[in-house]
Amino acid sequence: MMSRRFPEAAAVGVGGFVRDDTPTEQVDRREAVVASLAGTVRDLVDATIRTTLGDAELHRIRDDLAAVVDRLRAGQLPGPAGIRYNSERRSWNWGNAVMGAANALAPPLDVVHDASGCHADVDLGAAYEGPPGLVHGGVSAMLLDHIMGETASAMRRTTFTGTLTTRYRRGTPLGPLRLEASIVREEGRKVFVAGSIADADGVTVEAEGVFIQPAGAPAADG
Ligand SMILES: CCCCCCCCCCCC(=O)SCCNC(=O)CCNC(=O)[C@H](O)C(C)(C)COP(=O)(O)OP(=O)(O)OC[C@H]1O[C@@H](n2cnc3c(N)ncnc32)[C@H](O)[C@@H]1OP(=O)(O)O
Repeated sequence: MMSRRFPEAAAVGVGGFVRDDTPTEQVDRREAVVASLAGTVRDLVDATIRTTLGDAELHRIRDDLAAVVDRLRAGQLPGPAGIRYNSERRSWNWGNAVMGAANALAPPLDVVHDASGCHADVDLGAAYEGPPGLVHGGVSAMLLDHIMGETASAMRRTTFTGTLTTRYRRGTPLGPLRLEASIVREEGRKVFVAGSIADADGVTVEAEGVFIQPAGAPAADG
């Protein structure tokens, strides 16, 4: 298993905000390829959870997959993907835990910025289960953290989660869900955000968060 700390990555600036002058059209093309791969890996995760095949067949499949991992390992970044951006203001963070195009652990979330904040539709399958048939509470908090953080940052300033409070009003069923977030007020470097998760019958989780522009970070970069 690869180390979870990446000193060699820090040494070459990988894993942070990385200026990368790959042309947008090439980034888009590559993004489609990694998203397609991640989609298949996501299917693999679901298929693994729900398989009823016998032990011997699972051992064979494990060996096949280990060979695939070896092929992917033939060309790797020295650390996490970080956030990359080019001179055309195209940014991409393909490893992000919630919306990373290359990350099969990400649901993924397609966040839409609208006049009042952000919203996203997501369809959570077996990999996100906590209580039987219901979304794991930590997954709900993670999704809210992301959409609320993106709302606070409005894609033009850096904000970090300071405090996130969640109220689980009832179980959130696996399946199609709607996430929403909006800015409630701002005080200096603090941005107060409200968020929610809803199914077809209404809100299941509501959240309040304080997102903070770190000291020294520009208030807005346009
Ligand atoms: C492609 C692009 C995608 C871009 C879109 C990406 C969206 C990603 C969304 C995911 C967001 C995350 O998960 S972020 C990852 C999780 N969060 C973190 O790791 C944050 C770790 N904590 C920190 O780095 C720091 O503690 C900060 C930045 C939160 C605060 O540090 P600081 O800047 O030194 O703050 P400080 O001067 O002490 O305080 C400033 C003001 O904030 C208040 N304050 C300080 N800490 C907190 C706190 N935890 N909760 C509430 N309030 C706080 C203080 O009382 C003060 O209020 P007053 O006296 O001024 O009234």
